[in-house]
Amino acid sequence: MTDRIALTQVAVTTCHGVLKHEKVTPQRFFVDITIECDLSRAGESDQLDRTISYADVAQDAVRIMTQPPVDLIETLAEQMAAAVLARPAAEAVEVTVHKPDAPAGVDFATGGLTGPSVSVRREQDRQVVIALGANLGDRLATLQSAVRSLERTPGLELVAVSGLFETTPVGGPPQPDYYNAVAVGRSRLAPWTLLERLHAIEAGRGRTREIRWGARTLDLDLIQVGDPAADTDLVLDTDELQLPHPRAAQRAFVLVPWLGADPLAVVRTTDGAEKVATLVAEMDCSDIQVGPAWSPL
Ligand SMILES: Nc1ncnc2c1ncn2[C@@H]1O[C@H](COP(=O)(O)OP(=O)(O)OP(=O)(O)O)[C@@H](O)[C@H]1O
Ligand SMILES: Nc1nc2c(c(=O)[nH]1)N=C(CO)CN2
Repeated sequence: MTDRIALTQVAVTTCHGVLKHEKVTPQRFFVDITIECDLSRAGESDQLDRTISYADVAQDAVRIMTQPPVDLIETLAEQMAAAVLARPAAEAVEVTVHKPDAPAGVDFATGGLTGPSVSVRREQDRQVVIALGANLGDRLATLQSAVRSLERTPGLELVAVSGLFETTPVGGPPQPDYYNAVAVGRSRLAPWTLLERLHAIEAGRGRTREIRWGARTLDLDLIQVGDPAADTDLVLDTDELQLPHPRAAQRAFVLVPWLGADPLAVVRTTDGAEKVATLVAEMDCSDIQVGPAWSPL
């Protein structure tokens, strides 16, 4: 991603350092933060919630810089990088902490920002869970080519894909049975960017939307982004994207394949984080049959 938001030389006078006197004597620090994220949606819509507010990032930086003294500027840089990557839109971040007046037993040139600094670059790396479904056309061929398209998506790496399951349609008008599967991967992409990629793959397989829960050549749903077991999953509620997928935890056609792809999977429900294995053990799975063998990866 080449779009960037940059904050240059956020100035904070505070106490950090290995030496005893640095912990009680304030000195100057300067912080540079460069965030890689897709700015096209913000540029097109002029809406702040489509980007990352530089003011929020600057406030986070000052809060972290003014915490009780730590020894290392590396610690501060790492914490600021983590705070940026906790924001859904951030794909990667570079943080530099300058300590121009550091006591190093030497003189640094005057003028400009001289003296020691550390820089760290960290990339977003969230777990993503994608549900696949098809009940029109050549279901197996469509799902196979959809997995290939997911594999070729820059910024998304598939880790496991479940077996195929043949499932009875849930909701909607009478329609043919589905093949369902679930792919588990890792991604640096913002969730909205991922959803756009899924919609593009669906469109490429002739997906149309006329009737709610109607038959479809291909359905790709974003089930979860991040890990509820570590409380790092994204919880979003907008018209275009809700996370976790609001109906996933009640759907055997999602949970059974998901468990196949990741036996330790955890899903966020209204009652908190739950093991998918526990939910599957408690639900009626009689409409879910093992489908034909495939090796999608
Ligand atoms: N987590 C999500 N994954 C996929 N689409 C979502 C999600 N949250 C919201 N949406 C929105 O839902 C809209 C309808 O999606 P879609 O046509 O795939 O629904 P569906 O698969 O028929 O039903 P369901 O949402 O119950 O699975 C999409 O245009 C999309 O913007
Ligand atoms: N068996 C089955 N039923 C469904 C499915 C699906 O993928 N499989 N998808 C739906 C909307 O996403 C609605 N109902």
